[in-house]
Parts: sequence; structure tokens; C-alpha cells
Amino acid sequence: MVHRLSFEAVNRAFCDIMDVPFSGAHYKPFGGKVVLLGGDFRQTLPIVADAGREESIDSSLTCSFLWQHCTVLHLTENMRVVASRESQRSTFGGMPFTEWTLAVGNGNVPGKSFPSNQSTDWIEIPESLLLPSSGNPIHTITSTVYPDFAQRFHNVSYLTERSIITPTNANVTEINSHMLALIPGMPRTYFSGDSLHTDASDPDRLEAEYPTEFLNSLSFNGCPEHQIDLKVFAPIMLLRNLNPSIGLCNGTRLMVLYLGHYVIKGMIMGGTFNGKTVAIPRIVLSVNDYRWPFVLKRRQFPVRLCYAMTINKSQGQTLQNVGVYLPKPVFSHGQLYVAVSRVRTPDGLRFLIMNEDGVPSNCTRNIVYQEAFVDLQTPSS
Ligand SMILES: Nc1ncnc2c1ncn2[C@@H]1O[C@H](COP(=O)(O)OP(=O)(O)OP(=O)(O)O)[C@@H](O)[C@H]1O
Repeated sequence: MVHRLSFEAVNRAFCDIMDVPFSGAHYKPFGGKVVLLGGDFRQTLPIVADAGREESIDSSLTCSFLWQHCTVLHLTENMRVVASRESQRSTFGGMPFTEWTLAVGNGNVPGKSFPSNQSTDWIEIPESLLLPSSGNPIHTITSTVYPDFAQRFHNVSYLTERSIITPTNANVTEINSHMLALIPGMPRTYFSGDSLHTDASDPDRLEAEYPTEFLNSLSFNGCPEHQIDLKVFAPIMLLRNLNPSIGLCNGTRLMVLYLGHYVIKGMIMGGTFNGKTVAIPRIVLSVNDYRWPFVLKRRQFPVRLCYAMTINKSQGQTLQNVGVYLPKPVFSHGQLYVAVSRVRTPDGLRFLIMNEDGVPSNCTRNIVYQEAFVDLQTPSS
């Protein structure tokens, strides 16, 4: 979800554009233009660094002055899951799959209290969705989601329909490295060119304080790593909108076809541009993080391997086979709902959950800030 300040910035731009003398447009929301917004408040709220519950809620559109001008319309049918009869057959916590996913999103799955922390937002995942608990967890989850990988690693439809999702980038990296090593051949490595930019009066001091090696070690959400290892046939995800008119959007998945010095060629996996071959150049990405007194400029291919991806990054994807890997529970509103709602049928959804002692478990945390839904009722709904 977009931060409310972004909506407010667009609102101001519209007011400016539409402003002509005596029109009053300047005082109307979006300059008097009708704007259609789509979203699901059960999904994750805007990401605000180090934010607590209040800051997360405050960042959502419902806390903007614009919200009073919005009319809420509800979609009533789950088009993603409804196509499958499978989802109607079995029950999950006594409910059909579609209802169970909504109950997870609404925070209505009965909680399980633990004497140690008295937290009530822990829920049991139905037995039929759990993976067997023996052996190495990375091996268990990868071999379940990617069966017969050695024979099928270059099959584009096989890769298109599956992914492992997990809350943190550290686990994503671990799984991606594991999978890349299973493809024959040596990887091609791309290093970024990193530099810092600052308005400070003494940039030389900052450059001495933050040498290139330090800049190389920095990782940011939504920014490619300093070192990217790739092989032909590996699935990658684009991290920037390069050219939406040909399908190159933030979140587009591609299978690598060619690893050149100046471009990476790939085949788009899924969506309107499925099967289209495209070239991706290196670009300069700017990262402004409040922890550092400079803007990092990183010249790199804006891609990341995507055998596994974070739950947040998986928003918008529809997949046939999803492995939800939870070595630690989710940490923010809506993440568990996003995880359970990526599939068309419950057959394609499997969980591997570890408790704090690293022992497989059937309980996990479901974080739902009920305040996020308070303003969503309309008189007619
Ligand atoms: N009108 C429709 N008819 C048939 N299937 C549909 C329709 N709309 C959506 N779908 C199916 O539901 C899936 C999810 O649709 P879409 O990605 O547009 O929803 P969304 O609300 O953006 O999803 P997300 O939960 O990722 O935010 C699509 O992959 C598509 O298969």
C-alpha cells in the first residue's frame, strides 16, 4: 500500500494543474477529478522504518484528510480462488478455504494463547497445509516447491507457477543461493559501482568516513545487492519500473536467457507480457536511508533472484505452488494474509513453521491491526 503522504502529494499536484481562476478547483480533492483507488486493507500497510503500530496505521490512506472524500465500494467475489472446486471440498478450521483466508486477513481465526507471552495472535495452521517436519528445513521447503528441479530447472512454465515466500530478506537470500547452486555451471557475478552523494559542506570527510567497501556492504529493501550471482535459466525479479508499456515493472518476474556485460536478456514469466523477451540494462539507483548522512548511488542491474521472495514482495503475484517458510513468525500487519492468499487452490499452499527453539511447529503469529478496517464501512455496506 502506498503511504498516505504520496496520495496527498498527488492531490496537491492535481489541485495545481486544475486550478483556474474562480473554478474553486484548488479546494476540491484531486482538483475535482474523480480518482479510483484499489486496495485491500488486510494486506500489508505502508512500510515505515522502525514504525510501531500507531505509525503504521497513521501512514495509511484512512488517516489522511482525503479519506473523508472517499466512497468505499466492496468487491464481493474472490476471483483468484473461486475458479477451483478443490477449495470448496476441504475445510480449514471448519471453513472453506476462501473463508479461512478472509478470517486470517480479518484476524478472526480463533487465537491460541501461550502462557509464556500471553499473546493471543498466534493461530494454528491446518494440518493439511503443513509440511513434514523432519530433516533440513531448507531442503524440505525447496524440494516440495521445486520437485524434480534437476530435470526441470530450465522449464519456464514450471518456474512461472511457483515460489517460496518468507518474511525476511536474509532467508530469501539463503534459499536463492541454495537453489542457484543446483543449476549446473558457474554463475556470472555482477558487482555494482557505489558512490555517495551529499549536500554536506565537507564531502571529503564523509567519503573518508564511509569508504567504497562500506557502501558495497549496504543492503536496502527494493535495491539490488552490490554482488549479484546469476545463471542462465534462473528466475529473477525486476526491482524498478523500467518500461511498463513492455511489461518491465517493479515485481515483474523473468527467466534469464543471456548474461551479457551490458545487458541481461530475459523472458517475462506470467501476466500480460508472458513469454516476451526483453533486455535489462544497468541503471543508477538512489537510496536515501535515514540512518546514513548521504544518498547512496548504486549502478547495478535492478534485479534479484526469485526462487524465493519476501512476503511483502509477493503482493500482486498469483501462483500455483507456494511454500511459506516461517523460521521466524511474520512481523507486521497483513503478512500472513498475503502469504495465504497467493494461491488459486489450497493444494498449492504449504507451510514450514519453526518455533523459537528451531523445532517445527503448527502455530504461527498472525498480526492484524483491527484499526486498519475501522473506516471501511459505508452506510450501504
Ligand atoms: N474478472 C476476472 N475474471 C476471472 N479471473 C479473474 C478476474 N479478476 C481477477 N481474476 C483472477 O484473480 C487473480 C488475482 O487478480 P488480481 O491480481 O487482479 O487481484 P489483486 O486484488 O490485485 O490481487 P492481490 O491480492 O495480489 O492484491 C488473477 O490472477 C486472475 O486470475
